[in-house]
Amino acid sequence: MGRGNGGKSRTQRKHFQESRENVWKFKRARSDSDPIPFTNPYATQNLAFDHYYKEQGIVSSQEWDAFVQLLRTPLPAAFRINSTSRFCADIRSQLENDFVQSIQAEVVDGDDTEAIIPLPWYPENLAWHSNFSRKQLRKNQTLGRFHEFLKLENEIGNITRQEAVSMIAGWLSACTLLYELTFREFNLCTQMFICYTVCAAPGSKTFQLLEVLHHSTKVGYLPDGMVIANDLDIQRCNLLIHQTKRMCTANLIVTNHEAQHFPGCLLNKNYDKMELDRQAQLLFDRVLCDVPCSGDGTLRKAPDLWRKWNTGTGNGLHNLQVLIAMRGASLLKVGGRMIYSTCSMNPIENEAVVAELSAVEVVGCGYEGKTPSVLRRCGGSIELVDVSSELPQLIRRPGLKSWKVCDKGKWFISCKDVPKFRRNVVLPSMFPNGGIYQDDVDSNCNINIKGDINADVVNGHSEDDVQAVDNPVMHEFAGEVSDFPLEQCMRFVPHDQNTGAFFIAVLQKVSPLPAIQVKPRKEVGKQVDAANQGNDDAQELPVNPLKVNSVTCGKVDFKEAEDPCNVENIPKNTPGKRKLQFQGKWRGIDPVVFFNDDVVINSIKTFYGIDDQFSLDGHLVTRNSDTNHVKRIYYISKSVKEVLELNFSVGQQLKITSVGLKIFERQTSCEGRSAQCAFRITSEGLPLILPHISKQILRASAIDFKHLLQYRAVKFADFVDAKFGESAASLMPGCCVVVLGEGSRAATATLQVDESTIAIGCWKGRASLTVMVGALECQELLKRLLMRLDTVTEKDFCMREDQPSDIKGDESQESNGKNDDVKVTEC
Ligand SMILES: C[S@+](CC[C@H](N)C(=O)[O-])C[C@H]1O[C@@H](n2cnc3c(N)ncnc32)[C@H](O)[C@@H]1O
Repeated sequence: MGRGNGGKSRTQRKHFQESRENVWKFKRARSDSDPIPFTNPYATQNLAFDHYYKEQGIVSSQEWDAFVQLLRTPLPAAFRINSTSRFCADIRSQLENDFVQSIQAEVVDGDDTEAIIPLPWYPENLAWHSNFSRKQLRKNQTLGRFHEFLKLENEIGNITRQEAVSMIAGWLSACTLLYELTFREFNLCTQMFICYTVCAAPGSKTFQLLEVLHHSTKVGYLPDGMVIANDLDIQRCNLLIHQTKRMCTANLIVTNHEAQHFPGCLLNKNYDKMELDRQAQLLFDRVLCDVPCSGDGTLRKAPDLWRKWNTGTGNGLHNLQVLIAMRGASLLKVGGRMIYSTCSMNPIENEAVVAELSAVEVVGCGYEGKTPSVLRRCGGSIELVDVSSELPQLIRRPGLKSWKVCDKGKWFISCKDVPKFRRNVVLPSMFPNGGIYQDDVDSNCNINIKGDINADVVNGHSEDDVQAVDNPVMHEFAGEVSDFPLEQCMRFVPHDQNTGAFFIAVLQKVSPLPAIQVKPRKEVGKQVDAANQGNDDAQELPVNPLKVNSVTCGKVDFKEAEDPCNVENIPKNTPGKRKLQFQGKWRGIDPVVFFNDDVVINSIKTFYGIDDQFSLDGHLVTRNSDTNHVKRIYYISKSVKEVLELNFSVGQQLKITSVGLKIFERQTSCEGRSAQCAFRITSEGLPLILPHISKQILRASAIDFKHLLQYRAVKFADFVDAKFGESAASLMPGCCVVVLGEGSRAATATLQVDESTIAIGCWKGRASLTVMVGALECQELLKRLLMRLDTVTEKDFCMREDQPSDIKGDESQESNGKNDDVKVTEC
């Protein structure tokens, strides 16, 4: 869904770049003498819009007023609780038992409207909808506490603000993608699914997918499946990385490709597959194709779209959408499922794309006596899945079977009506029954696919300079009717359940795609070799011009990066801040290198007492091959490891901007140098590794744990439980883990870790313990701890409420108050 900037046209790029934030803020004239009159820049009226959608019949004429009326009102705020958060249950209970009643009583006293409610179709009361817009939440004082709660929990990562319809797509995707159409609850996923989210940034649906993937996994273990999330825009990839970082997942690869040219990572047929006990091509079990779109389903959130709306935007995106969906279908395994979705209401971007993708059509082209059999793109290999009986509480409408195409104010009901000079723009695939233009069929009956994404409808013209010209065609003829079961697509309209608008189709690949020769008119991208852009089912493509690296991944001879980091190495707009990485395969992106330095790995293993169940072998990667300068080490799941190995074998076709979970980070202080192990465990990595370590662990009583969070650094002598202080003093200097437990009395018992375990990374210095968790996280932990431990007497907490006399922390250490990246300062 959403607005893309990959479609090349200026209009598309412009739309994409424009911010969607604060769009309900009206601008004032600059001064009294300002010649520009005060106008409402977001007039929620557009005649072309009204005319177009009335004609397309997306809602009945009786409903029209209610439909547009709601489109003109701001979208209510909605959010989701992150089900993998350790405080998930606490937050849900706070909402159910505190906010629901208090807000109802204070704000909507006497009114029947429910102020905040869980979305009935989302499982386990994890998704919520408020009847207030974000602006109301910000401005209304009574709602202040609730707004603060949302802000803090969102920042910490316990909740995600997300539009309800986007959640529908995410949840449907998660259900249909990960589970065998089990919609009612989170379920154990036993299979190893490889999912691909095609245009994934900012990542809310990818987050949902990962959430479901991780949901049933025991603490300290990883799910079998994995997700590859791709986006064309590198800055938006950053957003996605930031968003998904909160999942602490080792099962994600973020890539940066044009989705229509996503590499297939097909091994050269000369590659000795017998030696490989793994896949020879990157194919996916599930694909989420949430394509760039005109986004008019988000009008309630982005009212500036009213002013800009025109028919050309949707028409101009259609071909890109088909190409992206086709590439997704081609990378899908037979038996696999794909979701096609947009946040547009336009049938040209929705049903037309689905029909082009899936309908089998035998077209008698009728031109010059030739009647070639032309299959629409996938020749019946892709089928629509009927999910109409699923999620019954979710109100949806069937997809349209009939629509027309409007170009520059002229309506067409069939491609046969399109004049020659508009055929580069109005494509046959836009019509319900598709078709071909005679000049697209060469003498061998091959089809040349028309319609560059630079088509002139979006070439800088404002299409709806055209003000709904009354065109006789549209009244005289009904549109074509597709005989393909497009009613199985799902449309979500605002006035059904007070949301934005959305479109979703669930598709299944039932057989390999046919080897149709399609020749794009123009070469649209040069990122990946031609062999990798084709139909990956049709044949094993013989030539892979990218050099196949004969060495194993761990020994690839890369020149090293300057400053290795998954995220930070993405080129930024701050030249000079850090040197760009040019040595890897992908300019500006650091190479991914398997970390195999036995000396370092053994020192880590020994220092923390990591058990053999937690395999480090082949599961560690860095973005720097010079092991002396590696700063961060990332943990990858088995599934991610296999994809990386394949990627190495095919000469690194994947442009990877982020992979795995940051688990260890080099400590750069003088204290760090004196420590036996140069690497500390990161906050993100702690939940995964905690059940597998047996050394450098302390268990603190509630009061000492609370003091650590409060003061951030506590001298050994100042702990309430003297034995705990002694245990801390006896640890090896360096990183350690403090688990909220029963104090030193339980220190010798085996550590039992589950979802409710609360632990933090600390630094054991010469005289004190220092917390290595950001200030915000400490604050949240403290709050949750107090709420959870309300059985602990108040006296316990009051005992040493004052800061101990001389707490300063170790001389060489300080927290910068920022998340886990708290550094021990350099001497
Ligand atoms: C807003 S939507 C995606 C929303 C996303 N699925 C989510 O749930 O958060 C469109 C995204 O498509 C990306 N995009 C546009 N053209 C693309 C292309 N040709 N290939 C890959 N991504 C593209 C844009 O950068 C944008 O992030």
